[in-house]
Amino acid sequence: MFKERLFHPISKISFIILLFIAPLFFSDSNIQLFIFWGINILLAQSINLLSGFSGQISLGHAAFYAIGAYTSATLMIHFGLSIFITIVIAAIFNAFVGFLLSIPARRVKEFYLAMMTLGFGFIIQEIVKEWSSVTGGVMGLSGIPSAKLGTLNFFGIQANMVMYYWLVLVIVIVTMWLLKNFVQSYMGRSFLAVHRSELSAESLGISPGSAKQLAYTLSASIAGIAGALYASQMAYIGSNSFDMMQSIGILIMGILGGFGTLIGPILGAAFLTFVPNKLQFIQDFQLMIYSLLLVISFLFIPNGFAGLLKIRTSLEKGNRINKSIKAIPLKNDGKLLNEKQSSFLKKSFSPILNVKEVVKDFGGLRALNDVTISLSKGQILGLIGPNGSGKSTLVNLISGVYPVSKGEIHFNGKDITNMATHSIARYGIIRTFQDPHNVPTMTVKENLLLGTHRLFKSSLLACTLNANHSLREEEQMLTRVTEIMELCDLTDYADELAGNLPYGMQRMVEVARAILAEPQLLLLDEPAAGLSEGELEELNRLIRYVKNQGIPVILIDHHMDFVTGLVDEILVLESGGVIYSGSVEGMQKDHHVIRAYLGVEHHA
Ligand SMILES: Nc1ncnc2c1ncn2[C@@H]1O[C@H](COP(=O)(O)OP(=O)(O)OP(=O)(O)O)[C@@H](O)[C@H]1O
Repeated sequence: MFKERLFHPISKISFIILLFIAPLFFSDSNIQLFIFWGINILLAQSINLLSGFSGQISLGHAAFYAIGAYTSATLMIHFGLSIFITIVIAAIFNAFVGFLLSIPARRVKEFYLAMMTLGFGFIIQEIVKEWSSVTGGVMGLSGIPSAKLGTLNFFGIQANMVMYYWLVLVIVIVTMWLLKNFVQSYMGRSFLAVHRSELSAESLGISPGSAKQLAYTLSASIAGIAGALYASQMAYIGSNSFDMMQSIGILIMGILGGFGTLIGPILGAAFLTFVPNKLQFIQDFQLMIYSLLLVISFLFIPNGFAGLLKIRTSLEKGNRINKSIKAIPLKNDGKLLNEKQSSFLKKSFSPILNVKEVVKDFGGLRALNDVTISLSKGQILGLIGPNGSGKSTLVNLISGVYPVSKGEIHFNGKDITNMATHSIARYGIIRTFQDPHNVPTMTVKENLLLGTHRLFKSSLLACTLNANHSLREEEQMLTRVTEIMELCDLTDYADELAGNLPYGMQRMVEVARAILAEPQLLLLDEPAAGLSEGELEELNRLIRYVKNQGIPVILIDHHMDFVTGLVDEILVLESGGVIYSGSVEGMQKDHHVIRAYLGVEHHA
């Protein structure tokens, strides 16, 4: 109740008005403190987008801060440019540097990424020290136009501290608004999906490399703006302002506040701005206290202040859409299948998938040997066989998770052999996994929206500015999500975190998510494993629904009654080779199959 009141639009507007009028009653030192809070919010949001949302560690984030500061300062000092222009240039230039860094960064992970970003931080610091003709070297750069000294102009008017505070406040509010729009769009959701499981994200058509590149670019740009504001606030910058300690401080603001939320970094920034200011001794033991803070927050508040206060950032625009564009009629009626999909289904029933003499070796082990299959539209192919016979390997080859050792795979007339998983998913081959691969920290509704990722067309600009057509697109997808939640009896769990659901329901969410991706071929890897009788019936209904839409399915399962009741044809593997291919009736009489598989316990 309290939280609802706190986040009510009227409370938010009142708070913003208060922030605008507050400096009129503050002393200069307090105004300065609030300016630093604003700058720190930008820094904390910058690392939050990169590490909290997209999961990319950054140990040298102060480097982006430095580049923004020096870019703006040199442009102001040497070219006399207005701060309004230098902020924009710093943001664009930093975005470019972030993009360049993302090229090697997209290839490395975890420890190596941490080392790379650390190295980047040190390189920039060295450049700042050595390139004295531009940066002033160890002496630093002074004489930066500043409101503090009365040397800063806003459109010809001498800016005072209050005016500078207002500038920072407006930038923070606009950045927060843009960030909120972004994280609640399909692009923002893709960041979190890549963070939690790259494989799962890829299977829905999300390119982890592109998501990381975008995260670096946007994050660097925000840090660049913070740097530009800092340079002008201080009137002087030196290499020590952007050292390792600063990078750690930025990281702490994000972690302590709560990564992956938008409110958390604001709280983290407040903590690191106001507390050291009140407790001067902190300055003397900064490194020790920062390290202690990191340990405490990892041990006792892993989700930061936001987690403590149970604050979560929604990753969809449901509320906003209901309010703002309800009256606008949809072009599409929101049905699960769109026109493109329907016309695809009307085409002739020639094979859509051709797997030709495929071989897969894992070192000395041949997991698949000369497997050939073809599948037509509207057909369900059952894939069965003993444990370790190669069923999942075949699905992994078709979906691009593993490269083939020999052979070819064609889909819809295109050679997709050894293509990247996300490219294959974009062609419409969507899969589920043996263990559900939902994003546990996203709600059911958000996970299902993730399924529609490959259908979104809105640009980055449209998403961040909440353009009308982008809101309409989101609404269209939400309508589909609502429809499938009803179909799968998930409506009551729409706002539950997927990770909190019972296992069977998590499976249903994953299958529903795959269907929402409007597959042209659906690969289901043991979807019935661990389901109760009731859930099995529901899954059966869902797969029949898919079949009725004409979508071809490859279904792996050990639950024989379930499989034989659904499939048109069946393929039996043993030790990587096909031992039977044909009708269910034929298989039940086939001695080889009886001996190799049906004779043994086959229920999951
Ligand atoms: N990444 C891998 N590296 C090495 N060997 C692998 C790998 N993936 C699968 N294998 C091996 O390939 C063979 C086929 O495995 P696969 O998982 O495809 O069997 P399966 O029929 O799906 O079994 P199950 O029914 O238990 O899921 C097994 O011997 C397995 O150990």
